[in-house]
Formats: sequence, structure tokens, C-alpha cells
Amino acid sequence: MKLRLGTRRSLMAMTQSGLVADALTERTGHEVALVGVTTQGDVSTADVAQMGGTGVFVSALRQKVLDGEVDFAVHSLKDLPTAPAEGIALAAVPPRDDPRDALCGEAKLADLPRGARIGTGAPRRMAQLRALRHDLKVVPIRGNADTRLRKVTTGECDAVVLAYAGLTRINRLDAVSEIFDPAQMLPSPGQGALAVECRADRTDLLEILATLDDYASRAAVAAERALLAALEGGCSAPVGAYAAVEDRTLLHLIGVVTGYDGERQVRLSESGHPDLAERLGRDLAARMIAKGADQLMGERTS
Ligand SMILES: NCc1[nH]cc(CCC(=O)O)c1CC(=O)O
Repeated sequence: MKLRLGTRRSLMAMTQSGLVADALTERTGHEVALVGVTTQGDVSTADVAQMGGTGVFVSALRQKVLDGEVDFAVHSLKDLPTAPAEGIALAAVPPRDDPRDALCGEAKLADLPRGARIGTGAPRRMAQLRALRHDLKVVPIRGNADTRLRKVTTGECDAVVLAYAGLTRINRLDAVSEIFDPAQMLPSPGQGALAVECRADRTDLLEILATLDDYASRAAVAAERALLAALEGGCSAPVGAYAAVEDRTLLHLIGVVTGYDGERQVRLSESGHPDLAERLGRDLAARMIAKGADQLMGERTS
């Protein structure tokens, strides 16, 4: 059976979807055809938060899945709203790529001049950059990775922050001047991971797509996103989270909420069995809220 894979048309999306297609063909023998879908997030120049959050990169693809125009879709998992989607199943989370954030510019953060202009569209990155260096001028930017990298070459920014995983997929690691340690900058929940979705009633497809699933990756992102959901954070929330799984038996989760000025942070961690990933995320969120994390959530984000 030839399967139709719905994907955004960006270079990063087409590349990551192509890798998923190749893995599926290798494991199951099914041929896969990529079907490019333009989403609201791809055509609008408005700020993502103004458009209603990262669902703008996802909704059109999900509609094609529900309408049967494509058999399944591949998304960057961090772009999925935390709320479940009616009729859609998360059929697989393939092995996660490096979730860290990367600085792309002429020098490492510590070597950039005082008042250096750093481009990012993510409040999570803005707030953590300010926590690292209060003198930085954070410049709101958006668009795909190439558009953002061009801000440095044109001199509009001294550096920009992008996900290492995205840069890897578009073969632009040459632009990286520093990879942030999670202790400096905690990634977006689900960053570096992919989401393979299909109709929840397609049991035939669920079985085929399950061959792509990676237990540790699925557990890690489940914990991170349960934390985000419990903090009631949308895509533009200044929430960072990172979970790692040891020997399929122990999941370590770290969460951070940073005030937009970088002055205040609530950063806590929790460990437990990966089977209890979502509960770990919720429990950590409750502890962070008890330390005042929710007070930092509603602040101006740029
Ligand atoms: N909508 C932006 C977006 N969605 C996923 C990634 C990175 C790749 C990933 O997390 O899989 C990016 C770009 C970025 O944050 O640099």
C-alpha cells in the first residue's frame, strides 16, 4: 500500500518527513509519498502568538489527515498544542534528535559585545537570554531557519537562537557558534522530537506507524508536555523543560519558568519511572506553581 505523508513545505519539514518516510519504508516495505501542505503559520507574517499559537503550523495538516486526503502527518512535536486533538492519534515519536538550542553568530554568547542584538521569536529563549546577560538587546524575529540566519549575515542581529535539531536537518550546523547547555537554556518542551499522527480510527495505520516509535523519546516528551499543560502554558509561554530516560527505567525531568526580564526563575526537577511520565510532569508543575511559577507565566513576553 502506498502511503501519503502530509508535511509542511519548509526545507526543515520536508527533510524530517523524508527521513520518517525512508525509515517507514525500510521497516515495513510500504512506499511513502510526501504531500506538501501550506499552513497558516507558513503564509502569515504575524507573530505566532498573535495567530493563536503554534497550532497554526499544525491545524491544516491535521485537517488533511481527518479528511483522508493524507494517511498520516509528520510535525515537529514542539509545535503541537498540548490539548489532545479530536480524532487524531499520536501514532509514533521516533528517536529524538538533540533537543538543545544553538547560538548562530560570530562568537559565543560570552564573547559578544555589550548590548549585542540577539534575534529570537520565542519568549522562552528571550527570558533565558536575559537571565544569562541582562545587557543583551533581544530582537523579535520570525520566519523559517534560513530567514532567521540571514538576520545575522545582513547585520540586523549579532546572533540568533535556533534549535540544533532544525539546523542539523537543513544542513546548517556551519552557522552554529555555541550549543547551549540545558543548565544555561532549557529547551522548549518536545524540542528535537517529531510527532507522527494519523486518524485515531485507522487501526491498520496505527500498527504500521508504531514501528517508528521510540519508548524513551515518547516518555521524555510526554513528561515535558504534561508539565507545560499543567502550567497552562501555550507555545509562547516562557517555559523550558527537558527529560532524559536512563535504561528505560528512570526518567529525569527538569522544568523552568523565567520572568520575561530574566530576573526571576523557578527551576525544579523530578525523577521517576518513564511509564509515569505524565504524572511526573504534572507533579513537577504543581511544585513549581507552589514556588510561584504561575506568577511568571502571565508576564509580557517581548
Ligand atoms: N516552529 C519553529 C520550530 N519548530 C520546531 C523547530 C526545531 C526543530 C524541532 O524542534 O524538531 C523549530 C525551529 C526552531 O525552534 O529553531
